[in-house]
Amino acid sequence: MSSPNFSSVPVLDYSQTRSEALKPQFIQELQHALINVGFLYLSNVPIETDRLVEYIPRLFALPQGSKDKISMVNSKHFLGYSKLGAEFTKGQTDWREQFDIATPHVCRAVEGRGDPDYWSLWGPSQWPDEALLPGFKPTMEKYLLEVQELSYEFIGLLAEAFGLPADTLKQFYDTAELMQHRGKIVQYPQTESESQGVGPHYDAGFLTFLLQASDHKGLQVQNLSGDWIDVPPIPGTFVVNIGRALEFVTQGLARATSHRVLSPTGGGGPRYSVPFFQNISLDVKLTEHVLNFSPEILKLRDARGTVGATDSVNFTEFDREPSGRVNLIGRVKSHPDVAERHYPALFKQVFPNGVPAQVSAY
Ligand SMILES: O=C(O)CCC(=O)C(=O)O
Ligand SMILES: [Fe+2]
Repeated sequence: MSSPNFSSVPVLDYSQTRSEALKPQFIQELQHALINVGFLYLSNVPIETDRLVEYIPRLFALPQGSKDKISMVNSKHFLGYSKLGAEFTKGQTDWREQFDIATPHVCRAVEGRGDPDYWSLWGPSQWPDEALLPGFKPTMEKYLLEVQELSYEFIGLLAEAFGLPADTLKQFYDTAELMQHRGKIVQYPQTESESQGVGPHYDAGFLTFLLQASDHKGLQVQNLSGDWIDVPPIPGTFVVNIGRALEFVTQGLARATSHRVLSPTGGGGPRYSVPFFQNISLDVKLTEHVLNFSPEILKLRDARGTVGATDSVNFTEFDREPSGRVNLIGRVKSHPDVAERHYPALFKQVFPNGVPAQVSAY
């Protein structure tokens, strides 16, 4: 194999997984991409995206009042609309506007029953008025459920790429009705000069499936020597990357890769994207699940070497708390206004001296 450093993100053909003859090649390429890059494009995924993409400019063009009506601050589940400039990464404003919309879910926590606070992290989404955007809700829900299916399928392929039975990672999820996965629809407005759409960060969970929904460069990943590499949109593909939790349980085999988005400049209008973040069970403690990898596989990780310093902010470790609690603390930090209203005790614990001037999205 060539040098493990990379100068572009590999493209894998998902249709190969449907052919006995071609699947081994896919698994081989997947193993390389997971260990050495931590990002890949997936082509030929049978999910229709055009209908959703057509809605996106219309969603952001809704009157400000109808967007504010479904503001995230209304939601204990951190779901809803965040206006431009509401988030910070590495002390700088992220110049993006977004809707957090998750797969359908009924909140598990019951008031007064002493349920863990982090059970309230998941619950129903907030939707714009149907009359203003007819058909948007069923289109987005269908999309999220299809990507959810893909994400479960993909986690089986990932296990196979590391020499484990395909169902090994099932232990990190609850039954289907207890699970919720989170999507976002994001707009990065055009700026005069190059600026931060979202600053350098790692994703937190297991897998991220990103639809680049307009024809703009801007997404970049950091390679092993710290250089920023473009991940331009390739029509008909998803971008897949690894979160910190999956990196942790795979003992560093699957790389969580530092990434960022630069705001679009020039005359091409805003950049749009739709990330899907695959969650794991709220109650799972990662340190209680030690996977057994063969020495041959671990050697591939060691050949890559440790990744040098990246520009990304550090992410909370998973060694003490259930995953839901780690996640909730992350959300409290990135959306303190939501936390102050819905989790006042935890808010005080995280911000004993009040909210700092600049909070961090990651
Ligand atoms: O918009 C994108 O292309 C990436 C966004 C991202 O990395 C994130 O929201 O975690
Ligand atoms: Fe990200």
